[in-house]
Amino acid sequence: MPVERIDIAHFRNITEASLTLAPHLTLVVGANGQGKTNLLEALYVILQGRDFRVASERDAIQLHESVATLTAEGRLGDHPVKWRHAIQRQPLRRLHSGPVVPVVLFSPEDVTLAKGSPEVRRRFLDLLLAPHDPHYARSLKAYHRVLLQRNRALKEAQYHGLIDDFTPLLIREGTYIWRRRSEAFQELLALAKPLHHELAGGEDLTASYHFGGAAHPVAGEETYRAEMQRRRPDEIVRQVTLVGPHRDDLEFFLNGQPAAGFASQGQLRTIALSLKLATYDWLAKETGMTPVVLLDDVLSELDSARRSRLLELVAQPGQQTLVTDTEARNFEALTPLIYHVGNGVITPWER
Ligand SMILES: Nc1ncnc2c1ncn2[C@@H]1O[C@H](COP(=O)(O)OP(=O)(O)OP(=O)(O)O)[C@@H](O)[C@H]1O
Repeated sequence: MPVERIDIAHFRNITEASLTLAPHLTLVVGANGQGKTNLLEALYVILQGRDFRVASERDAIQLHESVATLTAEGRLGDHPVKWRHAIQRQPLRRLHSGPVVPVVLFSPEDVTLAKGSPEVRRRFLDLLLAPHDPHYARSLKAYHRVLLQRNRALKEAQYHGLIDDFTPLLIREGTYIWRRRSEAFQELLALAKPLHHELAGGEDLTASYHFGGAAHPVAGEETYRAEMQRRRPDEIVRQVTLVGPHRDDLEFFLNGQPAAGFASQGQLRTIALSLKLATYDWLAKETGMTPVVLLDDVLSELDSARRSRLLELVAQPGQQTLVTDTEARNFEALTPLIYHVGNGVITPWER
């Protein structure tokens, strides 16, 4: 079991908390807006070394405070482990130590995966890949830095001479990002398809990966470069880089029909659930570790077939899971360890 204990100080609305986590299932109950997701986020940050929720890490520091700290202790295999994560407001700094442990998070926002903005889908893949592939994390950072510089050069005529100086580096990093994303996505899809078939009563889930801004299929560096050259005149007019992974997108189809256009909320939720379940298997294989599962308020949104699929996953031996819910009844029988969150204060729940 990875995490045995977590200590939180000035993270979001949690001023101070020290809690023991169960080896299997820990339940966190509380009304809306009390800090359940904040606790789950703290655990995510400890295990992944980064946040899934914030535009700026500063947002996670408690209002009027200058530093947020998270520490945790636990065990990976036979080895005791410690984590520490600190975020400082001014100047913004983040310090992290401790091993990266795979996490699968199920949250109500997952419904936006198949229909929301393309950024949501790119982020889904980035959050899957970056924590476990340092090369990917570095490429992503380098890519966005070069992209910013190239876009600046496109905006100001006096720097137009520099545009093509940035292109080779952009293509090099971009190729790695695209390769990893598209391979991982094909593997995920192969895992998600049968899950979706089962959960959705035989419906067929397919998907395509679109290379950002390309009119022709991109198969590697050569075709990527050719697409960039083709859009080059447009870039001068539009003053922005038009081709590359910063514009990648995924498109989902149910029985051949584009899901974004016609799928119901329930169908969109099933696509997301199948993908997230697939992520669990993919991460387990990729990292050789059992992912920690975080279920944020999702049970009430699922019907009984989908709910039991999720509970099956949670019931696996050695599976550490943290669940949030507005009431205890869904999980009460499954765990002796229940916390209550009220206005950021976490206390043992009185049965
Ligand atoms: N940096 C911060 N400092 C202080 N409070 C914050 C900070 N960020 C968020 N909050 C507060 O945290 C609360 C939201 O907590 P959280 O998202 O964990 O709710 P929740 O219990 O999961 O609710 P729901 O069931 O509605 O999802 C809000 O009251 C918000 O104002």
